[in-house]
Amino acid sequence: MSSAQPRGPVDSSRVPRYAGPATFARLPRLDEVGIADVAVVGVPFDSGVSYRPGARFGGNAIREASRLLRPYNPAQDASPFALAQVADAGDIAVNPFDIGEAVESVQAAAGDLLDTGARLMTLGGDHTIALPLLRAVARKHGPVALLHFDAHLDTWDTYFGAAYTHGTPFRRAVEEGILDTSALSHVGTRGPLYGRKDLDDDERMGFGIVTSADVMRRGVDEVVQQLRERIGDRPLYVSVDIDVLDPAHAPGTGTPEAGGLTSRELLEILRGLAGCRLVSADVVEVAPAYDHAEITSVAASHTAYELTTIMARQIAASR
Ligand SMILES: N=C(N)NCCCC(=O)O
Ligand SMILES: [Zn+2]
Ligand SMILES: [Zn+2]
Repeated sequence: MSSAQPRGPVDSSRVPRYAGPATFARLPRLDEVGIADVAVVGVPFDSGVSYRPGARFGGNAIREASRLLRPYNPAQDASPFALAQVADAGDIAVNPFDIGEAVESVQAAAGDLLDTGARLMTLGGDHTIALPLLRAVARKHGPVALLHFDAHLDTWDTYFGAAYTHGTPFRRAVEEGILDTSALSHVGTRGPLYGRKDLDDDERMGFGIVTSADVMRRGVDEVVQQLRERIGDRPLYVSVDIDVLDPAHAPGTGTPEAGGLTSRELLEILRGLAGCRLVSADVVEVAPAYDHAEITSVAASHTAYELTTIMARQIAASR
């Protein structure tokens, strides 16, 4: 844990927020503060996608869109960057031509950051990276509860015989024993599957599902209550595939599916997780080439902001 005073973002009343290179929320770089409570880290990797490529540019698009974030979060009544040292750790640069090597590199680099005592707020990249991130987190905390926001299950087995893809990270994670199978939830799933077996396999792995339609019918508060009961006080990892949002709210993604959550619903569900033991999180699958007016990267930046706020509040409360 950092002992230094949190540095916080550049003051946008003194330096226009559009000036200078973008770090997440205009926060300091990790090398400027030495050690952080929350390390925001990019993973420019999209060699695991099954459809449109381009999520390798997602992290930097989120950083650009995050210039407009302000230091006080009224929805959680907290100034996250004053409560904890949050810093931008830059990118984990991985091999785009060798998925296996990339997965190993992400695990190693994430492990190094976690070893400093930081929690990770990862900006993806495609969903393949959730596997090495979970491996690194489980090495520290043991099997973790998983809350997975996505249009897709991502518990498929292989694509073209490949085990490490953006459609398969959570099956691999269950196989490896790095998830607490009593607390696994998908939120926002929808759209066509390959067959009924996809759901049967998923259920057998231990996942509970709150579909996109469930969120609409049952409402955010009831969904939050159900999720919180399932999570309890377990260490929690939250993985947000931005395609959980409707393509109207997140057009800039690789495998869009109609009928998704609104950004308001997603942000409200996340806020409802305040107080959960959030040990690390990711936001993945932002593909800026398909975006318009930064709709997707703005939504992703706010998603990371809410998650970071939860972590910062918890760090401050445990001091
Ligand atoms: N993780 C994401 N975004 N998509 C998985 C889709 C896998 C498929 O093409 O069936
Ligand atoms: Zn998805
Ligand atoms: Zn996904």
